[in-house]
Amino acid sequence: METRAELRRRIRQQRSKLTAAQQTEATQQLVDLLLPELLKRQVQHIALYLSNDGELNTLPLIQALWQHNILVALPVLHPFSPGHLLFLHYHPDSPMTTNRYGIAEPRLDISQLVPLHKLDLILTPLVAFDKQGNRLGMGGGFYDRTLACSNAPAAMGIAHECQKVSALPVESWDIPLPEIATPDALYQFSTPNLHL
Ligand SMILES: Nc1nc2c(c(=O)[nH]1)N(C=O)[C@@H](CNc1ccc(C(=O)N[C@@H](CCC(=O)O)C(=O)O)cc1)CN2
Ligand SMILES: Nc1ncnc2c1ncn2[C@@H]1O[C@H](COP(=O)(O)OP(=O)(O)OP(=O)(O)O)[C@@H](O)[C@H]1O
Repeated sequence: METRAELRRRIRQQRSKLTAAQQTEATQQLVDLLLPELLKRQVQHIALYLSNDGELNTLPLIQALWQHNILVALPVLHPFSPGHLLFLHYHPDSPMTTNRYGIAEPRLDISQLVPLHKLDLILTPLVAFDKQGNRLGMGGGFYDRTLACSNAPAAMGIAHECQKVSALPVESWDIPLPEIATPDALYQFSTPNLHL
């Protein structure tokens, strides 16, 4: 069985081989699939992320959400609580900075903070997922810590089809995702996310 580190390396490498044309098509398909679903659910406040490292491009989805007056929040690395995220309101004029992983994030401004309980849904990045909704991320534990909070909203992963594997090694702190959207499908898993 591959270790988590080996799986991360293999899937990230596979994802990085997608061509620009494949990335563009996947991005458009994701918007076509996910936007109507989010509108149907009447989400008003949603956490997304800015793509990095070959992740499916989320910008067109963000722009479509803005057009529907849906509030978008982005993760910001917590300034003094390692491993934790804050979510800040993101709008077209948000002052941005680059975090220590080279990912753009809104400049810390507490007036822009969106507390977890105000979010209707958190769309999460991931490196790999399996047929039960288990999620393997970049290894910082950021989203596991966020989703472990008692007031965390529902979560949905976003991934390319090439990030799907049959089974992931799972650790005690891993929080499975009830849903994962790819350009091809909205997977729904029966695994209850009970926060026990
Ligand atoms: N687009 C995006 N934003 C995100 C995440 C993500 O997975 N994707 N995160 C999800 O949690 C958080 C950032 N977590 C990350 C954890 C590790 C690395 C990373 O690149 N690690 C490098 C080496 C790190 C370094 O240079 O210090 C590596 O593994 O190669 C990146 C992001 C918050 N924002
Ligand atoms: N709820 C939690 N409380 C405390 N530590 C946690 C929690 N969740 C994860 N961790 C710690 O975070 C570290 C990284 O976890 P893991 O490898 O599962 O991250 P990941 O899901 O791949 O990353 P990310 O969520 O940032 O994409 C582990 O060492 C784990 O002990």
